[in-house]
Amino acid sequence: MKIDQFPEHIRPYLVPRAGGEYAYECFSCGREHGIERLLYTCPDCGSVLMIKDLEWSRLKRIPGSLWREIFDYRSMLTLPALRGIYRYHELIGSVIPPESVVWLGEGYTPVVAANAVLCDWAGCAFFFKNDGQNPSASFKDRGMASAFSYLNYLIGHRGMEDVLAICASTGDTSASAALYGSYFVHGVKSAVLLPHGKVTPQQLGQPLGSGARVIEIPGVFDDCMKVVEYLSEHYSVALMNSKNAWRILGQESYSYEIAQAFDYEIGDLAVFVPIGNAGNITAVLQGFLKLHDLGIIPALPAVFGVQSEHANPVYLYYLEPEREKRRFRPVTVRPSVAQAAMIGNPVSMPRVVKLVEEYRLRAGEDAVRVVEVSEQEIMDAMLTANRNGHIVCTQGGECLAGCRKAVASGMQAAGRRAVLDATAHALKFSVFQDKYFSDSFEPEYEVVPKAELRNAPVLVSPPDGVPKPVPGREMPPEDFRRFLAFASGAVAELLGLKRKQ
Ligand SMILES: Cc1ncc(COP(=O)(O)O)c(C=O)c1O
Repeated sequence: MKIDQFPEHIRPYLVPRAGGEYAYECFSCGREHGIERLLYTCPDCGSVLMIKDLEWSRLKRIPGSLWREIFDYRSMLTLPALRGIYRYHELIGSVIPPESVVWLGEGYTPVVAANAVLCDWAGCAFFFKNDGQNPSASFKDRGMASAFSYLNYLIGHRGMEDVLAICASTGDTSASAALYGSYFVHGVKSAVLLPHGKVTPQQLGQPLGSGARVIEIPGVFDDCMKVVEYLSEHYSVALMNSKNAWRILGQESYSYEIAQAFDYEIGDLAVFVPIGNAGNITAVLQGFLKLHDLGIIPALPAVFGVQSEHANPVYLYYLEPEREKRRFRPVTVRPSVAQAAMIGNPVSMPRVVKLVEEYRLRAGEDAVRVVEVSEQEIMDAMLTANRNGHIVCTQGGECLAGCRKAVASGMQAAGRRAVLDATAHALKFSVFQDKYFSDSFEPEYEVVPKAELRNAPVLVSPPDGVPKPVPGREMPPEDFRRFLAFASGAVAELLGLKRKQ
């Protein structure tokens, strides 16, 4: 649609303009720092940072109803910069001009209703929002789009020299960073650090395919994270983990899209998010808070974080009901099928603590909860979802298991609808399905496959005397006729097919 076809009152707002005043804000000491350089921690107190819009009050002068119209009408424009997360340009760093936006097709992932069987199983009506349908097959692309767009802006407008984008990863951050890094013709190269043997073969193949330098380190994600943190403090690199506050801004789009998908009436929803390094739940909470503050949504949805028993530091922290008595303690993780969230010392914990407090202040104590699920529950939930038309990964399974538990325990009212974050594509984690189907989980995983969820291919093998097709070799017609008679008979018998009359 052309601009002059839109209602007159909307036209001045349709195409975003670069501008605004932003600062890094420290959530611990409250100090602010300029954004003209990359900063990951507060120079004064060392805590993690967020990006603050210093002209927020200017956005608040626009009524919520007009914001809703702006976002809805923007979906009809064909500008590449507005097709993805930058539809919400003013909320995720309008200092980045549209021409600096790097868009690889991220965002606008489908919200898919669960069928009646699955809703029954979970105990409530729910939807999966399939972030596995992003370009590198996980939600990380949302944050990479904003962090790389910011780098692009620094290169194009602030004279930044060539930069090495670096990250630690449980598999999905590296896939995403490598993909976005590879899109740059010049100026950016990427390197990723992975815990050796702790990412799936599919995830390892992604940064290799994108041409990034892939470096494996012994230990788990938390060890890799320490190394990249050291590197980012002492060497000239751009850290692309969610410790980089620009990543958080882009990931807030998940909340904005949920609001828009439900016509901004989301006060009756519960949103379930898996927690690892806690960047995602930080962004989801911050996103809903911003929408609420601008009057775009009249009420806040409930947010549930979900963790595995094998990597549960955030769950343990909130187990203590009294705020003053809570003490954060990192945990030593154990092998988990939700391997992408297998993190014992989440970098974003200070952000989570602050945002949960604010969220609860606005929407009540029950508005944010953290639930814990077993490895068995995660696998059973993922496979049950996949059996009912969804392509969720183990972390998506973790959300479904968490939702079912929240309903069963009364934390989530059965009448309340839920949106579950299916954070990555199921195919990235097919090794866990293979282990389940072949009953080959190592004992530490504590997963016992259920017969009704297992599956295996059946080989139809012609007996001696019946010819077999050989790839690349033509079969004589009579041989093929005999093979066809045998194979179709065997398949019909296996499937219990009835002959047509
Ligand atoms: C597929 C997937 N789900 C969930 C998470 C957890 O997200 P976060 O680390 O932001 O808490 C990650 C990454 O860590 C992931 O890759």
